Amino acid sequence: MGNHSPISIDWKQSKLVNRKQPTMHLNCEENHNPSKTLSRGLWVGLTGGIGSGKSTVTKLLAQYGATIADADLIARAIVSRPTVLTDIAQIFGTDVVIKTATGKPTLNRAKLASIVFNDPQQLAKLNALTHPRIAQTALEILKTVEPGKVGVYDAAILLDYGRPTCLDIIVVVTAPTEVRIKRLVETRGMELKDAKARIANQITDQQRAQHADYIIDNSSDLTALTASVQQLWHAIQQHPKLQDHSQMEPSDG
Ligand SMILES: CC(C)(COP(=O)(O)OP(=O)(O)OC[C@H]1O[C@@H](n2cnc3c(N)ncnc32)[C@H](O)[C@@H]1O)[C@@H](O)C(=O)NCCC(=O)NCCS
Ligand SMILES: Nc1ncnc2c1ncn2[C@@H]1O[C@H](COP(=O)(O)OP(=O)(O)OP(=O)(O)O)[C@@H](O)[C@H]1O
Repeated sequence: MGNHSPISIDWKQSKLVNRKQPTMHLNCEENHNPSKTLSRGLWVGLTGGIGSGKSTVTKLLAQYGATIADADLIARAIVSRPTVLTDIAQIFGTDVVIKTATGKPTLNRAKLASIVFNDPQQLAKLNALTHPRIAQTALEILKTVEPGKVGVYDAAILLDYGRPTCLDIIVVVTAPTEVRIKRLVETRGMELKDAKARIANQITDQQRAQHADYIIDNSSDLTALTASVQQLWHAIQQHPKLQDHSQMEPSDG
């Protein structure tokens, strides 16, 4: 795990901001009012490409007592809303919405994935529909975190359109592309071409690292990852917002 000083970005030069996209950003008014940011918990953004190990890290951080806002889970809830399903059917065709055995409309996720991850314009349309809603829900969850406690926003594409202003710390989980693909194919049963298509629609580890306060190298095994997360947790405790507060160690099991 490396500890990186914040890097100043020349936004005018950055390719990231030139990618006009709806925002996953948690842009907070209270950031302009320092007394308000002190009266909330410590907000950590956790990101990394698909298959890098974010969910695994998130589970470990939850054991230390962090509150988790998981963008994938939030997105699942959003696309199950009837109004959003109606919008999705209108944009991508009625065959992306199917009926369950009980007759309830539901998203054909594989069908929609095959459309959006093979056509950036279609992906942009899905992002426009989902991302502002994901950001809103994530913010609501983070706002429940008490002062002295840690909230983690886990999102694969957290940094793809620039660094969110709201977050106190950015953690990037990395692993070589071939390792990520192997894990996705072998442990998650993803097809090789689908894993590659998703990676092609995300920024690179190098681009993510530009915004990172901490980098977790997850190229080794789960024992090494667990040790890195322990180090990360202790490093996070040094943040000024937490210095006056004690944090619970993870419970056994
Ligand atoms: C397209 C959908 C239906 C595919 O569902 P599926 O069950 O196959 O994948 P799942 O949602 O579990 O996502 C798995 C991973 O795919 C990658 N991914 C998902 N959405 C995106 C996206 N818009 N851009 C780039 N990568 C993405 C992420 O690494 C994510 O962790 C679904 O991913 C979706 O609704 N995406 C839009 C909402 C979104 O942006 N979610 C990700 C927030 S980080
Ligand atoms: N160090 C590791 N060694 C072996 N397998 C691992 C390791 N880290 C994670 N995995 C496995 O690799 C797969 C991908 O990990 P994980 O689900 O945590 O990735 P992710 O970054 O959350 O992916 P996504 O972007 O899809 O949410 C999982 O099956 C996980 O159990």
